[in-house]
Amino acid sequence: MLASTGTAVTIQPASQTKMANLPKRPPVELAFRDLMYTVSEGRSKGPKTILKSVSGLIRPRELTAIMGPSGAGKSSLLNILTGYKTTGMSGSITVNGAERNLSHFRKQSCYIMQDNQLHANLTVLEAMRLAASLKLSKDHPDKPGIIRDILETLSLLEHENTMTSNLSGGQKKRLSIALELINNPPVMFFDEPTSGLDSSSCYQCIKLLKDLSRGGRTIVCTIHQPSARLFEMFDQLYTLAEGQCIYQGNTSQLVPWLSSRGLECPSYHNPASYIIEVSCGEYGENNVSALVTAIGNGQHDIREGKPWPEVKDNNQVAALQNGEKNGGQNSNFAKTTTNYLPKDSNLTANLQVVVQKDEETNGAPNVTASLLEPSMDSKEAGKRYATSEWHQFWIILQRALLFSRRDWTLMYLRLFAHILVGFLIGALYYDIGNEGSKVLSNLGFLFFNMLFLMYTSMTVTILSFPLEMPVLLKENFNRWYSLRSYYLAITISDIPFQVKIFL
Ligand SMILES: Nc1ncnc2c1ncn2[C@@H]1O[C@H](COP(=O)(O)OP(=O)(O)OP(=O)(O)O)[C@@H](O)[C@H]1O
Repeated sequence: MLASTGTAVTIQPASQTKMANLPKRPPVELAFRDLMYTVSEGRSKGPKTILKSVSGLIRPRELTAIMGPSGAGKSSLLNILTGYKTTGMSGSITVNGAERNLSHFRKQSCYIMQDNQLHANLTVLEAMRLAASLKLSKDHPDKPGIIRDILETLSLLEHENTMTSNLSGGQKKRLSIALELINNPPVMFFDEPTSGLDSSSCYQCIKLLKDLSRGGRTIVCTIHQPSARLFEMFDQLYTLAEGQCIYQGNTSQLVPWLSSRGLECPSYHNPASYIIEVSCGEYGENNVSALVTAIGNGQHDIREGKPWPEVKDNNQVAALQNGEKNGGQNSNFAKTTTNYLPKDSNLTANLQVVVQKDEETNGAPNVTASLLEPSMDSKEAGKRYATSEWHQFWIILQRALLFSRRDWTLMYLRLFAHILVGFLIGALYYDIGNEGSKVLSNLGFLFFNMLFLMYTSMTVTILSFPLEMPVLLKENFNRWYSLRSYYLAITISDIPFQVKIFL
């Protein structure tokens, strides 16, 4: 639950009895304003604008869905919000009112991609232990407690000894979430979390995300077209059409809001399907532009019908936060972040929608608390990773050696190739060593040997790297370890085999 002591707020586990061991984090409010995203399609076609000056606000303690028809720009928006894409974009992104510091933000957030990027050769428990070794500081007192809590909460405890490759789709998704939950990031992004799941697993997955949001986290996910049952589980809906925002507000207010714009959602029709149909122009070509104008391209939220607060620079935020620490009620900052000045006062009237503020979400969490706990401020906030690179290297090396032990296919192939080529070379260059007339053959022999050894030692990397690439990208992006540690560990993990071959 979101606990507030004075003005300081920390993220607590969703239930006091569950995940009580997780590190505590303050909540995060994410706002973006006038976001443009442009990609180049070659010299002949010129640039293509994918996101057209969209704005929005994503609050903590809410489960936010980014919806829209295919090609509307959902993944692009998510990639920009996570920091996965940084080139070709303009506009501002703020975290708790201050300009986003991408390095800090990436430590506070995690991005769970559509395909569950998991190592197949590990059991659930091993995967969790490895994640805990990399994502929590080396001297963390209760790693086993954290792992047990998370596995229990996500109903994975009974599968702790199952290989990840044998898990069902829903279990894989839960494991992906469990791995990222270890350091309790206050912001979690999901790209199509329900893709490939049956309706029951979809429900469980969204229910889990909702529970996580109730723990104070900011949960954002893209979703194609949820069923009506899933749709109403989301707190906040952000809808894109042709790279622009056509709706931002509570899911429960979507139908009345559309109705106020002359778009009547038929009875017994899924509102999620209806807004997609509207986005695709099925009820008139001009609806999209009318909705974009009405919602200010995301500058308004139909709950408040007001524009977002001004962006503050980091010094202002620090000064206000110091005020809070010094016993002040941090009233200025709190006021500026919650009392939005109405720019278009007619908007609320035009909506003709009764804005029903959810009791739960209305408990306006104080987002002015320091981005990291005081204990982490100086020491850990500056650090890129939770552990030292030497420690990361050691853990990845152990993991790579474990993979080699478990998957002998490549090793057997290499062994077989070495023996076969050894016989061939032996037959070809037999007894050439002591003959002065066969200098060229000796040279050829040495050259061929070198070539073969170099090529075979590279083969493992060439064959296995593309398979590992998606997992590496995810783990590196979510700040588990540095590329340097990974590369060094993978290179060194091959040395025992090379030594064996030489012997
Ligand atoms: N690097 C790129 N180069 C050219 N076009 C791109 C690039 N990235 C995205 N696009 C285009 O931008 C548009 C939005 O893409 P995006 O993947 O964000 O859509 P989406 O809403 O997530 O779609 P879907 O639901 O089908 O995944 C698409 O038309 C896509 O082709």
